[in-house]
Amino acid sequence: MTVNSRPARPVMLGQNQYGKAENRVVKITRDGATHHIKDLNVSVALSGDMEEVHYSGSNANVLPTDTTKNTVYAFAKEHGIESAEQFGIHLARHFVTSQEPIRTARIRIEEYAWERIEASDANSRFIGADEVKHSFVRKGQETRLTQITYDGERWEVVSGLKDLVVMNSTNSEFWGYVKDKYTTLKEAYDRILATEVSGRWRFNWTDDEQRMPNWEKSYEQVRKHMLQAFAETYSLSLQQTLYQMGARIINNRSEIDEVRFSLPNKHHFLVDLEPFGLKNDNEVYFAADRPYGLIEATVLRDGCEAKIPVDLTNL
Ligand SMILES: O=c1[nH]c(=O)c2[nH]c(=O)[nH]c2[nH]1
Repeated sequence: MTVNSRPARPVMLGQNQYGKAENRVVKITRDGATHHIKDLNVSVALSGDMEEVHYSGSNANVLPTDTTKNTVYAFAKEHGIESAEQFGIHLARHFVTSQEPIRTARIRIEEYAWERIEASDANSRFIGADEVKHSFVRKGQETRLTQITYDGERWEVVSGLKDLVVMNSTNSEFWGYVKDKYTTLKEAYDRILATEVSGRWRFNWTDDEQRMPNWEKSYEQVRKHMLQAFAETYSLSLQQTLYQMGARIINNRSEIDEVRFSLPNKHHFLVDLEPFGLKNDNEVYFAADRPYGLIEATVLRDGCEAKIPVDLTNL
């Protein structure tokens, strides 16, 4: 087989990366009869000296994507999965430090949470616990996310979540907005505020020498502050609520410098019941799935630079 030479015409290779995407890895840790589950979807993207494989087909610098998949599974055994962030850091460090041509590793991880199934009263007496130690139900709420990027010197860890649906059934208004000849929206003084939170937060941990955050605790705390801000803000707009959610995180979590949210306004429209001779006293709503207002913003610690991409679907 002939190996193609670099094209004579000035056609240049641009950004490139490769690796195995969506490696589903489930790790069971057995602590006697009590089992623990980590359920991840890990995507590896490597970049570096990869011109030749594109120009001539020489694979001399290419660690196969199949090997990157195997590494994910082997690392689950060798290092365990303490947190998605910790696992991603191990992988990124390994690829960059073990392969000379690989300069940057980006590891993206989705984590699916499981919770223990409650034991029946009879079984609970028998096993001496309220929960079955090896039986789980998938938590139907959010998917936890992280992205680790390492270039051999500096780390960037951006974590977050998606698909977390929340609702306030009161304490939300929307009025005083611009009205032009196309405006039909009625001002609302007591409306439902609902959204499906997609959020990302960037840690200020950037190098090995600095103390690493406790990733599991950080996630739980960020989630708690974010939800409390959503619940406790008397909202005059979803924009105001978003800012409060971000500010609450920045003010309470010193390990985080930047937060970005993408919040679809899940509109709930009061149904006109008058044709049926009924009064709708803010009780019956039509939950519209589209179109939806889409409110997106970054909240930053003062003096910090925004680095999370504007479009969260790109992260
Ligand atoms: O919280 C809101 N922000 C808006 O910008 C907006 N626009 C709109 O029609 N409804 C809403 N609600």
